[in-house]
Amino acid sequence: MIGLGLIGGSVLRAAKAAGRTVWGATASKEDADKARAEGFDITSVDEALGRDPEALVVLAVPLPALPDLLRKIPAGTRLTDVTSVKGPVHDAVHRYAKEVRFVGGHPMAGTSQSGWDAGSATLFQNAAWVVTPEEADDHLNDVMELALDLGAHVVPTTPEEHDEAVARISHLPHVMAAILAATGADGGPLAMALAAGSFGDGTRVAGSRPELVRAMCEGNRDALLMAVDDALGRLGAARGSLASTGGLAKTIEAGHEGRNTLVNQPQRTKITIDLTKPGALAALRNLGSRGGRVVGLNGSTATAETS
Ligand SMILES: O=C(O)C(=O)C[C@]1(C(=O)O)C=C[C@@H](O)C=C1
Repeated sequence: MIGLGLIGGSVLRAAKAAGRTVWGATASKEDADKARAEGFDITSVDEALGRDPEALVVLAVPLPALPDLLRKIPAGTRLTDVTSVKGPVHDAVHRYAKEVRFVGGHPMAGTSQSGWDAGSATLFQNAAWVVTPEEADDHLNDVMELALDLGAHVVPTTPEEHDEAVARISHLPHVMAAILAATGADGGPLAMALAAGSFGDGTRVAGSRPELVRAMCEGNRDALLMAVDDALGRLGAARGSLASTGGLAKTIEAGHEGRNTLVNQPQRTKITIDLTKPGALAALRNLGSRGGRVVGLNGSTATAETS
């Protein structure tokens, strides 16, 4: 495990709790000391990377730190990551660490806290864990098994589809939360004294560490621009109808429908996917694109739920 912040620290704790042999490294001396004090085996980055050529290496560092780290990864290493954007990570791996075996990963879990202290062994329970495989092979199976062991279900897709989806459901919400929090705070002390559930829920993630949110959103610039344009169109339409007719029916009803789509997810049907078959990669990506997920792995047979 390289990087012991909220996500890295949670992967390390959860993997240990699942009975795996784990060790970690971090550039933060403070996080390293805390992890050691809790009994974890923490080494330098070079030692962690060199200890076992067969180990699955998980990178949990912010996007801007990846190029320098990738240059150090030995050829043949079995690698995954937990970064919240996938296209730029795949590009960086192809550029700086051509000889590694890589499956991109992204657990859809977090809190507005950061650092080792914020991590938890249960963070990934029932979470979606995206994988962006380029082949269906034993390395993909190992990465999926890690996610399943940690309590998550696996959503396979492509880097492009992942980045477009998370721009809408993660990165845009962070931008909106920032705008909402700043707009509310500009209302002055009375507005802050009256702020209740809607303001609190809508601005929760604005409490996250700004540099981490910036790295996440700016790392997905192109897809986020499209999502921002979509939201601006809706905000413009809401403003227009409020100004001209005083009504907000379309905006509110579309929002209500969107929320219902999240809450009332369709019934899922169980299927199996033989991961040794030639079309396995396409079958997995197709599953994820349609909102399905892998929920179990037995040898090279994946149990999946389609929606
Ligand atoms: O719950 C939160 O606090 C989060 O911000 C988690 C959240 C998100 O839902 O946007 C943020 C980034 C991660 O990459 C995945 C999930």
